[in-house]
Amino acid sequence: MSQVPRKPQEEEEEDELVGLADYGDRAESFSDEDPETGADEAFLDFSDPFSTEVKPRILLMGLRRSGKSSIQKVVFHKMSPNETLFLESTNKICREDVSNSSFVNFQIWDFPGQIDFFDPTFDYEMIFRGTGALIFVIDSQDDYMEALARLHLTVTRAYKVNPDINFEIFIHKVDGLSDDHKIETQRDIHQRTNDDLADAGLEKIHLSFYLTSIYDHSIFEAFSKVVQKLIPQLPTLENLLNIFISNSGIEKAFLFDVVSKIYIATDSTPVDMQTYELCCDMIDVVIDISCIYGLKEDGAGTPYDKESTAIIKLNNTTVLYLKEVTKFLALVCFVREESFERKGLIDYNFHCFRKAIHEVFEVRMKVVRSRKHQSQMQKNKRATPNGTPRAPL
Ligand SMILES: Nc1nc2c(ncn2[C@@H]2O[C@H](COP(=O)(O)OP(=O)(O)OP(=O)(O)O)[C@@H](O)[C@H]2O)c(=O)[nH]1
Repeated sequence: MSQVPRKPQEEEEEDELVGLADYGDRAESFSDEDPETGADEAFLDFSDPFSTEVKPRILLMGLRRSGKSSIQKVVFHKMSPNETLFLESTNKICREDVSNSSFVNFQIWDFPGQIDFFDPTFDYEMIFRGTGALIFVIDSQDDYMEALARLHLTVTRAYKVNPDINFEIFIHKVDGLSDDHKIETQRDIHQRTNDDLADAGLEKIHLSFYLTSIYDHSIFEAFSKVVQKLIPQLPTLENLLNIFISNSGIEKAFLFDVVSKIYIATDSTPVDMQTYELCCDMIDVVIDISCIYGLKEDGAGTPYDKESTAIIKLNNTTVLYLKEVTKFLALVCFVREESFERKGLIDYNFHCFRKAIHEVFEVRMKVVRSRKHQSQMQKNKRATPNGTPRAPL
């Protein structure tokens, strides 16, 4: 079987991305920055028009104790849901850079529930301007009237500043509700929020609703959908997956970000929750086994690398097949046993698919680099020889 040749670009790519070596809780909190603006110019240059495109910002907002920090910890820090019971209330904006894969490359801002977001000293315009998605978390086990009022205020203000924000409403903690109650709650919240927007003449604002809980995979699924909307290459990735599965006799394929278990793309066949859960479990098994038996005696190496691959045969004539795509992405496929007999074909098609994904990534990196270069040139032009900015003409 032919191997994909290792291109010099791949080495560059590995230099630029954050390593997986620190597999557990490795995200940084930027809570020691200016709590009023959250600005950290060295980290994210708001005067650079391309910086937000490179790192779209996701805001996590909602009332106190609605579950914002828990969501962030469970999805991005592998915290077990029960441990979130001991989380302390957030009293500063916590900013986290999630750049664990080339495609999932964004920031999450966790807002403390008690901050008066509409305090005149609070520069919300600056914050909304660079935001890709605003996740508003509503505690479904509590009386949600106050949350809905706050949601309306937040959405209308944010929309005025930046009409391109995706508004994502997490109806959260639904593990405590019966199936009927879940549907009724979603219908009621949907109706009330849209009525409020219509009363304000803002019916054109689109809100997306998700039923979520940290106690099952619903929070990962919802986050996957939020993130996918922020990936400009999504249609290309979906196309590649469609071509790959139809030529290989595969039932379903997901492209996963291994660390967060967010799927960044899938083919166009419908996603069912059980399939997604099985894929997540498979990633956990592979990484756990690899951590225990795959690392060197001195702990050197990473639990996920170019050689990472796994085949799990289920008792329902289905095979789960996992393969490494990039340092941070894995392909997980569902294949019928009879189709898996043509594994050579699947592997050959996989090599072509993997190569195409690397090319997509390469194009993106070139665009990002040339834009950074351009904006740097513009800044240099504007600066006087001793480095101070020129006065406006
Ligand atoms: N049943 C249930 N409880 C949850 C869920 N998510 C979070 N919780 C609980 O909700 C409580 C509050 O969670 P936090 O994450 O601290 O809430 P927060 O919105 O960050 O709160 P502030 O920092 O005060 O703004 C914790 O006890 C969590 O264990 C969920 O999906 N289901």
